[in-house]
Amino acid sequence: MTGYLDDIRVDPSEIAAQEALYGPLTQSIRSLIDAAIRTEVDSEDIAGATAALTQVASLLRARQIDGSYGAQPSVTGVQRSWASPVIGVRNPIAPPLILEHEPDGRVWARFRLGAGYEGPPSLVHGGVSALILDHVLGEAVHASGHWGMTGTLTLRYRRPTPLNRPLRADARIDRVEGRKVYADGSISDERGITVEASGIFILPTGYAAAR
Ligand SMILES: CCCCCCCCCCCCCC(=O)SCCNC(=O)CCNC(=O)[C@H](O)C(C)(C)COP(=O)(O)OP(=O)(O)OC[C@H]1O[C@@H](n2cnc3c(N)ncnc32)[C@H](O)[C@@H]1OP(=O)(O)O
Repeated sequence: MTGYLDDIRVDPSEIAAQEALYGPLTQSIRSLIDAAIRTEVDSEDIAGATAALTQVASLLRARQIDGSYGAQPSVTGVQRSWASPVIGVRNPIAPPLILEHEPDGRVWARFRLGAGYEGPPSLVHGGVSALILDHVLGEAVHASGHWGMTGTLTLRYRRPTPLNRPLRADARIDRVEGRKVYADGSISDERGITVEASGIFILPTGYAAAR
């Protein structure tokens, strides 16, 4: 939870400028991950690419923050979870999901998962589905005005989830009981639900509710 309580207030126009700067970098690395998995170039080119990438990493490491990114707030208080492995603007591991919020509290996203998310051949890794559902259910909890850590996440894998096909994630909260918020959700492909999830998100002892 590093950074959650940091008081780093950044102006929205500065945030847009940062997004325009870091977004393409992240997208390039995302494409690189896919290329690294699928390339069949010869060993000389692999050695050349390795050397070039070592150089790029040291260029980026010339100046960096200590520790992890956290959830840095803007002046409006909007949190930037840019390092999130699900939605992160600065995380190439993130597919990324672009989340839509409905007025009734439902949260959903359309996305597609490629070679970097493979479990069984040509299918999505079950842990990746869990990661996505944990996040999307957590967003529904947050959108409802609550905040909590995932206490329990239960998944039912109904059908294999395909790679390289259009997918959709959905979540909503079911009920609130004291510090516990119950949420449900799913991942679907064109034929219907592939994974169902239900979660209990708990405001930890000693923490104030989000709003
Ligand atoms: C800043 C925001 C940024 C914006 C981003 C928004 C979207 C983010 C989306 C990100 C999404 C990703 C999110 C992540 O990745 S969160 C990371 C993964 N989760 C964790 O690491 C959680 C680790 N565990 C804990 O911190 C504590 O154990 C928690 C906080 C869960 C409870 O510790 P606490 O000491 O507070 O609890 P208590 O003992 O007083 O019990 C309280 C009540 O809860 C019941 N209970 C207890 N444990 C469990 C359990 N495991 N399942 C079900 N129920 C449980 C218990 O019976 C009792 O019920 P009752 O007797 O009252 O009925």
